[in-house]
Amino acid sequence: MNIFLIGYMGSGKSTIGKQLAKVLGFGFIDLDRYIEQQEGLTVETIFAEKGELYFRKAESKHLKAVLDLNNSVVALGGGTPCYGNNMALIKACENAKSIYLKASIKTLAARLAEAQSTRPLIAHLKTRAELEEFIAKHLFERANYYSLSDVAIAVDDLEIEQIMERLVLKLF
Ligand SMILES: Nc1ncnc2c1ncn2[C@@H]1O[C@H](COP(=O)(O)OP(=O)(O)OP(=O)(O)O)[C@@H](O)[C@H]1O
Ligand SMILES: O=C(O)C1=C[C@@H](O)[C@@H](O)[C@H](O)C1
Ligand SMILES: [Mg+2]
Repeated sequence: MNIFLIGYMGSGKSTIGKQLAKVLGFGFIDLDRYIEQQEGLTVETIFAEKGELYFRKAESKHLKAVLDLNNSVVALGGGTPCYGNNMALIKACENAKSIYLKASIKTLAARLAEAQSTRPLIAHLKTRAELEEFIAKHLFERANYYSLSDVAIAVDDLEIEQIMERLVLKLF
């Protein structure tokens, strides 16, 4: 079985993914880190030097490789489900579950404000109001893709442990 974690930047995919893999005894892959290994460049550098279109094409290509894994938890990138036929490929995987970690604009903005500089899509935003406006518009565009996931968990105000408990209940 494979588990794919879906959600906006800052929703907790990497954090929850690592813990879930440990609990299930599965391997853990972070698609952003996998892309960096395969491309030999950080996501930040790919955006800066090669552009977003190059990144999106690379993301689709490397997604295909991780879809073939077994007994893995995969934290996808925040935009992965929203480009090309990525979400259709994710949904077509046998023995796989996709999980949407659903967080509010306020929660996401509070978390992302701490680490804006390393996230290329939001690094240029100056104020909290600009960050919230950007996230709100982006979520409006992306929510329909995220919502195609098999399972959704509302993560606002939940500790990592509580999210894990809910996840395991929904999965098995
Ligand atoms: N349930 C939670 N409660 C409090 N803080 C959390 C929770 N989940 C994640 N965080 C914190 O929010 C930040 C973002 O989490 P994380 O990096 O796991 O998100 P992500 O979805 O992988 O983001 P990205 O798409 O940018 O890689 C981290 O600092 C993490 O510690
Ligand atoms: O939401 C997005 O489009 C992104 C999220 C990150 O995980 C990275 O994949 C990259 O910074 C783009
Ligand atoms: Mg992550």
